[in-house]
Amino acid sequence: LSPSNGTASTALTNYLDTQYFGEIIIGSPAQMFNVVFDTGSANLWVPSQSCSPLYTACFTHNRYDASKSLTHIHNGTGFSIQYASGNVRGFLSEDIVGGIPVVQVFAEATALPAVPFIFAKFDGVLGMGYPDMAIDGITPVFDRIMSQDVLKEQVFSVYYSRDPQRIPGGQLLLGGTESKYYTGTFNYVHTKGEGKWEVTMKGVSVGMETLFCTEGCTAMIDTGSSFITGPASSVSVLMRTIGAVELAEGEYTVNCDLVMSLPIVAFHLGGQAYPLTQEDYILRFGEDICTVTFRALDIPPPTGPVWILGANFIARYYTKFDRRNNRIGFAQAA
Ligand SMILES: CC(C)(C)OC(=O)N[C@@H]1CNC[C@H](C(=O)N(Cc2cccc(Cl)c2Cl)C2CC2)C1
Repeated sequence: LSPSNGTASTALTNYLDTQYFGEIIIGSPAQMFNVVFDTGSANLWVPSQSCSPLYTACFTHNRYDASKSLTHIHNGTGFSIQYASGNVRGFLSEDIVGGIPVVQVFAEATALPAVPFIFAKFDGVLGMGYPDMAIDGITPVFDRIMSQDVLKEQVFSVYYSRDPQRIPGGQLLLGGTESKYYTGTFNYVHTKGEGKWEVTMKGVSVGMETLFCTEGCTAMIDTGSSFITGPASSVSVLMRTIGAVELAEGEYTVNCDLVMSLPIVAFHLGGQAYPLTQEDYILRFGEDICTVTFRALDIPPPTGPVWILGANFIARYYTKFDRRNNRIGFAQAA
């Protein structure tokens, strides 16, 4: 994360097209962590050395050891982040983060729910959301970097590869866009102006018909989510339309032989349609398991109802998050 010509690039690892994460360092001497750069949240947290090893998810991940960092500053304020599946609890600390000498307030997690974090190949989360979303009113990492005036543009761009074998599995670029990761031009959509990476979506179409969100709805562009989620009422109809069957709670599969005949599903944002083909929304696990990467998820008000466009959308559309103009740009990913 050290800017050179006004931009700073971080290579990302692609784990099974469902987890994209990059390395950051915290403290002196450097302690390395793999983090998801998550536009759906705005805090930085990593597992703590003082997390009891009884928490399997702590035991199996890198842990920050304050006692080993010369630049550690004690804070101790409580911290808790409520995920859908459980909350991460801990306390705040301060230390140098990334190659940039930026002192950052972050959370050391001392309680990490096994579900979902035992499935995580990454250690923690670096929120790339707006300050309004930050728990405990902590200034997010990207805001601290912007206030240093080292970036050419007050934007960051995200490339997620669609092939787990491809190196790098993705890229986070602070300060600009990487021309080799997209083709054509950017189409922009303004954020809803509530301090979130959210836009107004104008419809969701299957084949030629706009079936959902016909009166307009909200879509969150979330680099930290693996899939695309929508209100259960809409997703269940969408699944029936494409002939998918519900396997587990909110999870759907299709017969792999039918994949080629599946319709295009398009998301209408800012007057532009963003189609996904079956290649973009089917994950093949082995020969005969084809899971659909749309999930039913009802998020209660005031946050919801909301569609979440996650990694498999971003893998198809190179995304530029523009804080200067409060807009999101999409281009065809290379
Ligand atoms: C309201 C607030 C708490 C800020 O909401 C959020 O933080 N909302 C976050 C929005 N982005 C996705 C985050 C999430 O679901 N995970 C878990 C996860 C995702 C994919 C794969 C795995 Cl293995 C895991 Cl563990 C964090 C890792 C990013 C929640």
